Amino acid sequence: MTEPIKIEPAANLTERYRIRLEKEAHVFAAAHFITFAGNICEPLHGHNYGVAVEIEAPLDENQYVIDFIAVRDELTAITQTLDHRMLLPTSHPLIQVTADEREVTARFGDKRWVFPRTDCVLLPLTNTTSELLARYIGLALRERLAARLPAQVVGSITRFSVEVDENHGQRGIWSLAADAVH
Ligand SMILES: Nc1nc2c(c(=O)[nH]1)N=C([C@H](O)[C@H](O)COP(=O)(O)OP(=O)(O)OP(=O)(O)O)CN2
Repeated sequence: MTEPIKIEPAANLTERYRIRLEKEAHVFAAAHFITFAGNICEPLHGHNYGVAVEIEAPLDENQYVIDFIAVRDELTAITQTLDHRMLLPTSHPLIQVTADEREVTARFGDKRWVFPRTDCVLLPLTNTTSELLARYIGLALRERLAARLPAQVVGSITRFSVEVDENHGQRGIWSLAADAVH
């Protein structure tokens, strides 16, 4: 008779679990422009942004890191708010964004863009880079998961990371790890 396979890890190694969601449902199409190299402002353009999330935590009583369904649904709620919208940064040092009930105006030097209010999402960011969009989505997702799930679920997360892909493999990644997570 063959011996059962030994499935214990080596004593000097630490086991960790994580989940990853990268789904078509979390692709959102949005317009933006960023500045770079000090004062160069891109022309307005759009991306089909793809969002991926990874969460690391010990397994719970279900042998889950965290329920896929909760992460999927809360992330969908966030990406839907960004889909088919103009993304504008409200903390950019050089792009001034002003809004009333009907319209949003963005100004950079002598350039001016005016959009219907309902077409825009105003984001508290200094630039709408993939990196900062990943951070915005990550913090919003963590807050939504904390409101939905028992406190110990979000409290036991040891690493939380969000990737925002703006062009087929060109992505900004944000993560919160270990001591900073709690
Ligand atoms: N680290 C980062 N670098 C750049 C970012 C960013 O968010 N983080 N963003 C940009 C621009 O948004 C730029 O639009 C992306 O460049 P590009 O790949 O050229 O985008 P296009 O959609 O125009 O793709 P094409 O393949 O050129 O059609 C730059 N850098």
